[in-house]
Amino acid sequence: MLVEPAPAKLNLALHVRARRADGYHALETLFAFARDGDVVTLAPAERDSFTVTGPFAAVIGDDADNLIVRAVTAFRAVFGVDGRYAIMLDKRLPVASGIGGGSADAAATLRALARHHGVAGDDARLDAVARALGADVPACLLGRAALGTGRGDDLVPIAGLGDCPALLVNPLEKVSTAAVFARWDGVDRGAIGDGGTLALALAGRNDLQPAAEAIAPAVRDLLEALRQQGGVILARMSGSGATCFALFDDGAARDTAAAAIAARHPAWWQLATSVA
Ligand SMILES: C[C@@](CO)(OP(=O)(O)O)[C@H](O)COP(=O)(O)OP(=O)(O)OC[C@H]1O[C@@H](n2ccc(N)nc2=O)[C@H](O)[C@@H]1O
Ligand SMILES: Nc1ncnc2c1ncn2[C@@H]1O[C@H](COP(=O)(O)OP(=O)(O)O)[C@@H](O)[C@H]1O
Repeated sequence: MLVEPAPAKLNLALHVRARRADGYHALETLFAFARDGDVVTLAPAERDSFTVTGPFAAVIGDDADNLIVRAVTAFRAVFGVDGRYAIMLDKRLPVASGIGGGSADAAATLRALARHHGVAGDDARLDAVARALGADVPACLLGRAALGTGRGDDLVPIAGLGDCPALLVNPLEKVSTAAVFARWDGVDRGAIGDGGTLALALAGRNDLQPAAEAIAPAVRDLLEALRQQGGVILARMSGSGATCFALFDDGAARDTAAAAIAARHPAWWQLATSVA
């Protein structure tokens, strides 16, 4: 049995540079990964099965559209294997929330299948499968801090944040990635540039925030609530939203912030974690 973590993805900065002819957008983004997230468990079996447990199981169901099932189908086709697998997903991350839960699950599935079938992690075919599943899947497959360009799937590893304490908060309003990109105002506000990861993040932006706020107005209150906390280094929305994150000086400041926000907004989802 293979147990594969599917950690939450964060966009420390997300600069949208241009609309492309293929319906996608040219991005520059700083990817980083939390210590926590979903968990995918895969075991060889007589026949395929897929079950979902965890707090957000009911939101996605276990149908064939799931990115995990699509990852298995694509892996079999590309690598010419005929295995059958019992797959379990512990769905802990909110769905359609800008922290790449589906992408992380697909990437974790590909990692587990690669391990099981002796495929090297840097096999170019694995990256090709990941790209075909979604723009964020290659970053989740790499699973470490990286600069993403193109659709976000051309990756260069960068220094990580070394377990920086972080709090992720989501108002539990689902936000469609395509809908947010469609509302982007078309203004190129400039590149990410060169420098250390944290300095670049601090100088950076999330260009999708105004579009996400138009769809999920709670994002504004949420960012405000995070920025008011003590010991905050950076507070920003991730991806197309609506999850926002804050990075903290230390774990105690993060835990104090988590308690304060939970008391004021008990309906919001939270994850107290750290960013690698
Ligand atoms: C915005 C980001 C930032 O990391 O994250 P999320 O908010 O999804 O977590 C990603 O670019 C999302 O990647 P992902 O969720 O894999 O996107 P896909 O399934 O490939 O595409 C969904 C839709 O998003 C839009 N899209 C996505 C990526 C991109 N570079 N340009 C786009 O315009 C397109 O409308 C596309 O049809
Ligand atoms: N394993 C999965 N987990 C979450 N969402 C999934 C999964 N498989 C397919 N989806 C679909 O992918 C969409 C995007 O979900 P998700 O990856 O959580 O969000 P985001 O792209 O905003 O980070 C959802 O609307 C959902 O229907």
